[in-house]
Amino acid sequence: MSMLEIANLRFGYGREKTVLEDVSFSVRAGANLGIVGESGSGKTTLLRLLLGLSRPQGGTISFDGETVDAADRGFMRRYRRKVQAVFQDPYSSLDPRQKVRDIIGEPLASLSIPGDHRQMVAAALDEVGLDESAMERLPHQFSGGQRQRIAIARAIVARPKMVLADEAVSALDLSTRIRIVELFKALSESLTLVFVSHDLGVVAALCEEIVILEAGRIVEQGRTSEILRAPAHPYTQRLLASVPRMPA
Ligand SMILES: Nc1ncnc2c1ncn2[C@@H]1O[C@H](COP(=O)(O)OP(=O)(O)OP(=O)(O)O)[C@@H](O)[C@H]1O
Repeated sequence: MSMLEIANLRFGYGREKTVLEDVSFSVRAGANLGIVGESGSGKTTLLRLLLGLSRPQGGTISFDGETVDAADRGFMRRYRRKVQAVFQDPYSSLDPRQKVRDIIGEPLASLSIPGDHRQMVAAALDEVGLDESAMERLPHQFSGGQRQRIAIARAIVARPKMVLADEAVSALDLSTRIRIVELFKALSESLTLVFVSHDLGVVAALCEEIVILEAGRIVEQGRTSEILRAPAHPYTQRLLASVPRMPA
């Protein structure tokens, strides 16, 4: 069954500029779906719509059979509990004045989730490979990769059904990137992952299904293995040719 259904989505900034046109795809519960496209193809815009941060000008987004409606506060509250996000920049996405314990615990507090928050934060830290002692420290005391682990811990602490990641490894150096991709892979065993990136190599390593976005339109979608074996669209062929070496 599809967890997320996107049908005929249209969005533009102002009248002139259409950024997404007739975008349709679905994400099965438990799947990893990658959305790949070059800079400016509309990936971040699409993710903002999926998060309910902007409203589509046409088409629909539904999650577990309910329409995602940014104006419906009751729905958005329930939705935030089920869907969390990780963004690109591990430096600006964490409040520098807050201790890691409060950063990771924020969704628990703002969603009034019952239970022992400290224990839940400790469990999330453990899952992302950080020591419990990280709790009392500030973000600047961590490396870029560790900060992204903190951002991931914040995304999973409230046990969402789905995590949306926007270029979540793009700012990291190669070896750190590989380790964070491995972390996403391990976590995706127990949740649905939508992973947005310009990097087809990273997405191919992580996602069994891919949507290829060119200038706001889907040019190809399907199983990653099949698309890599026989890319049908010239844009996909170009993206594939630009991947230096595909991961095994
Ligand atoms: N707030 C905005 N106002 C006007 N145009 C915008 C705005 N945000 C994005 N755009 C335009 O919409 C198009 C899609 O941008 P978007 O950020 O969604 O693409 P992207 O694929 O995520 O690219 P990148 O990886 O470079 O962020 C671009 O042409 C961009 O210039």
